[in-house]
Amino acid sequence: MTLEEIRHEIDSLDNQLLTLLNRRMEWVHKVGELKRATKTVIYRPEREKAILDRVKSQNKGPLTADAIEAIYLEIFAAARNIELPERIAYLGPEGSFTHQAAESRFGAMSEYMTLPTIKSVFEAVDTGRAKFGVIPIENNQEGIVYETVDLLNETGVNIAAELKIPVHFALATEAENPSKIKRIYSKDIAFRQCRGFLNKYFEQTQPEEIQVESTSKAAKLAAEDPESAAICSVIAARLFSLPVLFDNIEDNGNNRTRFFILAKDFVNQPSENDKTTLIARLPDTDKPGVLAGFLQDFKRLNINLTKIESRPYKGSEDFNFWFFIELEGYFKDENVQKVFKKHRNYIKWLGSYVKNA
Ligand SMILES: C=C(O[C@@H]1C=C(C(=O)O)C=C[C@H]1O)C(=O)O
Repeated sequence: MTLEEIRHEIDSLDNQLLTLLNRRMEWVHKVGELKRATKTVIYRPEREKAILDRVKSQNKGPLTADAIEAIYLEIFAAARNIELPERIAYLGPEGSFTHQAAESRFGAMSEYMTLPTIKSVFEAVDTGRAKFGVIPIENNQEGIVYETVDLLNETGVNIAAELKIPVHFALATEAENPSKIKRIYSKDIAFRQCRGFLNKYFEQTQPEEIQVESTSKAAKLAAEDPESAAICSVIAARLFSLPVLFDNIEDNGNNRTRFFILAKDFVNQPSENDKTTLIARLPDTDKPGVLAGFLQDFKRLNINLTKIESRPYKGSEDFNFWFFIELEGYFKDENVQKVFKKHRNYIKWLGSYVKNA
């Protein structure tokens, strides 16, 4: 076959794809009308997850599962934007891992708002300036983000979905080799997580380590200073056209961060595989057995608790705590309802959402 002929085949397939995509959008539009009539939310993470799982299992290649996921996430984002344009706020700056997380879920089509603090993302969602907010909740090497937990307690927003993304760091620099690097910019946590690499490559030269607020800022600074380097994400390096000298320099290759997608008044439909997040403000936690008794109720009803974190009441004189709790199940499951009913005055439900691996 000639190049011309092959390209003709591709063009003809593109025409078919376009027709099919538009036909898909027409059906999506009908779903949108139904949702408007019943005043229900547009974004259905559990439905999108089910579609992804189904098409991946149907796939016979050569497209990889990751490629299919990337393509479908863009299709979903385009579909939702037809139903209703939506704005997504995320913890910036541009090129941050949260930005990466937001784009991985909402695609390149959506309108984004870059905000400087976790609190400002909560506020944007709470006041309706953004439909969704993306913020980190925990890192599997560093633990929970307390600021997020505290704001979930204080603010009236829900958790619509969770997602987890791998966190890889790169050493990006204009310098030709490590010996020319006199300064390294990064965030405290990134320095900590790349200590083994730094010891190995910079034992002799001992460059100065300069802490900045974000790894994107580090990339920006390193792009302006050829005797320096940044520890940052590949995305941030790309954003500032900074060459990557070494990739995946973190000591632990299993480094992952979990994010929440926040929304106002958001209730998911149940899926087969849900998690529920709540806050428990138990009374009299200074008395013996109060917390143990509460936890016992979950055990008795065969509910698997996956997380419990205690947080102090701000401004309180005593050492009393409230709890951030996660469990397996949907909030309307019979057993979960029993616990919710029994402790209704002490529990604040934050969301039930499809569990993501
Ligand atoms: C079309 C729907 O709405 C949205 C778009 C989806 C899609 O493009 O398939 C899936 C789930 C929702 O986020 C739906 O709920 O079915």
